[in-house]
Amino acid sequence: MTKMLASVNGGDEAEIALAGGADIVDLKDPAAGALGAVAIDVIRQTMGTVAGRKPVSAVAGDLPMEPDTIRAKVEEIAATGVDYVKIGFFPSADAVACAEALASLAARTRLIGVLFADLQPDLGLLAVLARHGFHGAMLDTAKKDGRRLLDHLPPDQLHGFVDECRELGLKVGLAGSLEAPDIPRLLPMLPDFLGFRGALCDQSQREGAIELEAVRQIRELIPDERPAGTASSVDYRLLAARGYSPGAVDPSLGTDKIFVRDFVLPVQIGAYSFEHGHTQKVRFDVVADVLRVTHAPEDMRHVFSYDIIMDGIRTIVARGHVQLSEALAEQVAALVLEDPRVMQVRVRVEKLELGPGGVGVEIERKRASEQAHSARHHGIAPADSLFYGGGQKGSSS
Ligand SMILES: O=C[C@H](O)COP(=O)(O)O
Repeated sequence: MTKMLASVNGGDEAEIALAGGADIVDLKDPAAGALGAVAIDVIRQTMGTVAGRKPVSAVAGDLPMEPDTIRAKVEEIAATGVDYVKIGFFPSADAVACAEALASLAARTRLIGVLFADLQPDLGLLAVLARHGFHGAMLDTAKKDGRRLLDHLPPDQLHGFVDECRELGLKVGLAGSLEAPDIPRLLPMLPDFLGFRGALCDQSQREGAIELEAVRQIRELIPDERPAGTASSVDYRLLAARGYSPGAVDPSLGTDKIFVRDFVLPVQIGAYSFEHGHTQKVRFDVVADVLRVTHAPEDMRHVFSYDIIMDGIRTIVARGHVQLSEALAEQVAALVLEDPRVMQVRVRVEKLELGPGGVGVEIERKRASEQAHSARHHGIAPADSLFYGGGQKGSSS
């Protein structure tokens, strides 16, 4: 289950984070940079306040990449007894040496290496962190200028980061000015935690105070447990990630059409030899008939995010050359129909550089009737994902 990490500046904010449902209390001074460290006595005081109710992490600060400097700071923080120490790895020729210098500490304190999506992170460092016993790694953003994690790296690269951490046995977190609409886009990648500060503050001003209602709203978008008595075969992470609220769906609510129109991407596609080795502009039009879950949609829990459709198309396209427009359309349709609330989908794939106008294919695919009945009346359906999380990953033809 993906956990919610809330960055706080001390004990008072830690109480707000706990009251709002945060899973990890992360000590950080937002006024001192992306990984601003709080004072040691603030760590100790906050540990006393939290009193073991939830794990506490603390960041080491925006330190120069000097092995001795970093080791001394991490040792000082580790001595407070925090559960995790987060260390920023800024681009540097000495990054590997810094990881090596922390190896002996990693044996007794859970270390999280933080890479920065907006600083061209060297993902080769992940294997080094794993080799030296780090507990986990995360992607954050160094510049808190309002641009979000997904503004710096596309979904398929974030998915690749999560997958690589998993393969290396590292716990993995994602952060970086994340906002509510980012959550259903990131949850399907199955990170171990998502980190927040700005979204927990009034007007998303990360240097302001965190607010209980803002913490609660983020919490409600990250399922922290399966509803009691529900079938364990349903992965509510994925359902919730797509705005699906477990429990019976009122079939009288009917469906809405969620669409992505004129979505043009450079795509490696085509059966002719002249179409290989380069991309061509392809336009995607998708219309999904989605079961409504409420008369009054209020937040991301109640909607099927069109971002999911665009992220999925980007992920499919990023996997490499596709021979046929028909195959590409089928993959997109299968991805959209993964969501149990989608009853049918129409997908149009159009090459824009081959003909006088466009050439391509339009398909319409429906959910199997028994599944459709179940989703309409019982709101539960297998959520094996071809593209995210469980199940076999989809493959482009
Ligand atoms: O680790 C979590 C970070 O503190 C997130 O902070 P942010 O949401 O302001 O980027």
